[in-house]
Amino acid sequence: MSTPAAEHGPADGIAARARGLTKAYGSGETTVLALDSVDVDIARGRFTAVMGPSGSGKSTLMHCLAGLDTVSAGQVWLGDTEITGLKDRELTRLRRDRVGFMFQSFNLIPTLNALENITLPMDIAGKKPDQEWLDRVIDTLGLRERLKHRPAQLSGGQQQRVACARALASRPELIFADEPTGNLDSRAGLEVLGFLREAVDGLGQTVVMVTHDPGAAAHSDLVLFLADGRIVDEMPRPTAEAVLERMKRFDVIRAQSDPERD
Ligand SMILES: Nc1ncnc2c1ncn2[C@@H]1O[C@H](COP(=O)(O)OP(=O)(O)OP(=O)(O)O)[C@@H](O)[C@H]1O
Repeated sequence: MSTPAAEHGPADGIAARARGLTKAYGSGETTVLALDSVDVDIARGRFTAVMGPSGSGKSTLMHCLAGLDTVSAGQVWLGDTEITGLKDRELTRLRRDRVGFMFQSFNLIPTLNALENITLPMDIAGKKPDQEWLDRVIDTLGLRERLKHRPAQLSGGQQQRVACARALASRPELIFADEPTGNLDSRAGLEVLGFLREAVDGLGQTVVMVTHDPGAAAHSDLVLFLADGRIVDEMPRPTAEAVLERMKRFDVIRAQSDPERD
């Protein structure tokens, strides 16, 4: 006999799952359907990239999967916890304990040094870091010599590495990265992508990354393509060239549906 969790919840190896995930903004005539009944499984221990034209719903999908935003309809699970329907307080705790975030702006606290920034979320939660894990993260990211530096004393790439370490420090079940290379030059961007890759391959973490950059997506195991709030395609073992070709097809469809557009 199958349990309700087995029927509806995620199977082993699934870090997050959505079924019929729908998100509408606004109401009446001004309603925007940002996500239109999305079904998705995020594989545990893999690096998943989310791509699609501007406005296709990438950030909304990430926010709904991470419990940062409410859904209009459908269900979302993190591991085997259904997060849709959780109260704000429970969601906050779940995010704090089980999810790591990396944003385009690093969101580091200028008055704290690198180590203090890395452990801040755990300090706030009153949790002691697992020192062995923290050491591994710091060494993997090459931050050992920079721990006493404040953000202003670090390069953009180093700051993003600190943000990456902060996301990894509590060994979250899932890391969400929203354009983590968006503000970096290509060399620093490549470095951060290498570290995210290493977080998956070397440390067994699960990463979901929203990006506009086919080169960045090529570091992932699987690219999900969104268009008009739906997952319309996916590409395992992507290359930058193949992703670029796929993205061009969106531009062609757009140009055909809106010939006036530049
Ligand atoms: N808070 C909001 N209020 C109203 N509409 C919103 C809001 N957030 C997003 N939208 C709309 O929802 C749709 C999806 O937005 P979303 O930010 O998820 O797209 P995206 O693919 O991440 O875009 P981009 O690549 O430009 O960042 C867009 O049409 C957007 O205008």
